[in-house]
Amino acid sequence: MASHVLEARGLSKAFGGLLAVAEVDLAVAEGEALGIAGPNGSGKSTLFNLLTKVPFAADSGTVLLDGRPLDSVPAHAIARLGVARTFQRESVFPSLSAIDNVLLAAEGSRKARGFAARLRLAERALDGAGFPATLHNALAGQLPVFLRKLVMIASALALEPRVLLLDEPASSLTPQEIERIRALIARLLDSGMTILLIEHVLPLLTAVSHRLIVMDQGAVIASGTPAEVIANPAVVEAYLGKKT
Ligand SMILES: Nc1ncnc2c1ncn2[C@@H]1O[C@H](COP(=O)(O)OP(=O)(O)OP(=O)(O)O)[C@@H](O)[C@H]1O
Repeated sequence: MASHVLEARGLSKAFGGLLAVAEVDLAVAEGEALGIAGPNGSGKSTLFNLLTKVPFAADSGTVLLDGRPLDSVPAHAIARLGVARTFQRESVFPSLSAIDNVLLAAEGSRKARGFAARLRLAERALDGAGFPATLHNALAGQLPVFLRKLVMIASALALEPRVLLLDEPASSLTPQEIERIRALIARLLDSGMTILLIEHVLPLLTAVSHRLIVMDQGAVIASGTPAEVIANPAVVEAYLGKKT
C-alpha cells in the first residue's frame, strides 16, 4: 500500500456566516486519482484553495505533504514542493503568448535555473499537455477555450508537480475535447503523478478516478469507488434535493 502523499485533517473555511468547507479530512495515496464531485457551491473549489493556499489558506485544520504539516509553509513554497493546481476558469494572461504564459509559471520551478532551462521546461510542459507545437507563440487570449485550458494545465505542469489539482478541466468542452483531457489525465497518471480532480462531467470523473468523494454544503458526505459512490442514496439526495 502506497503511503499518503497529500492529507488534510479538519480543514475548515468560513466566508462570513457561510461555512464553505467544514471539517474536511482526506488522504490521497501516491499515484492515486481522487475525484471530487458535489453540487454547485458545495465547497469543492474552496477545498482546492485550502490545500494549495492559492489564493487563501484554511481558517483551521492542517494539510500534510508526505506526512509533513504545511501550516507555516507559504503558497509559493507549497508549489515548489510539488503541489500545483489549475482553476475553474481558464486563468491565462491573454496578452502573453502561450509559451510566455508557461515560462512565467516555470519561474516557480525548483530546478530550472536560467532562461534556457526554463524555456526547455516550458516547451516540455506544453508538449506534455498536448498543446500544438505550431501555436507556442499565439496570444493566449486569442486561443479557443480548449487550448487556453491546455496552457493553464501546462503552466501547472511547468512546476513538475507530484500532485496536480485539476478544477473542472472539462467544463465548456466538446465530447472530443473531453476525451483528449481524459487521455491527458491517463498519461499523467501513467507517469506516476497523483491527481485530484473536480469535475461535473461525471463520465470523465468516473473514468479516471480510482476513488471518489462527494461534497455537500462543505462536508464530505460519501467516499468510495465511483460505482459505490454513485449508488449511495445520500449522494443521489444531495444532487436531486431532499424529499419533503
Ligand atoms: N471568495 C469567496 N467569498 C465569499 N464566498 C465564497 C468565496 N468563494 C466561495 N464562496 C462561497 O462558498 C461556497 C462554496 O463555493 P465553491 O466555489 O467552493 O463551491 P464549488 O463546489 O466549487 O461550486 P461549483 O461546482 O459551482 O464550482 C459557495 O456558497 C460560494 O458562494
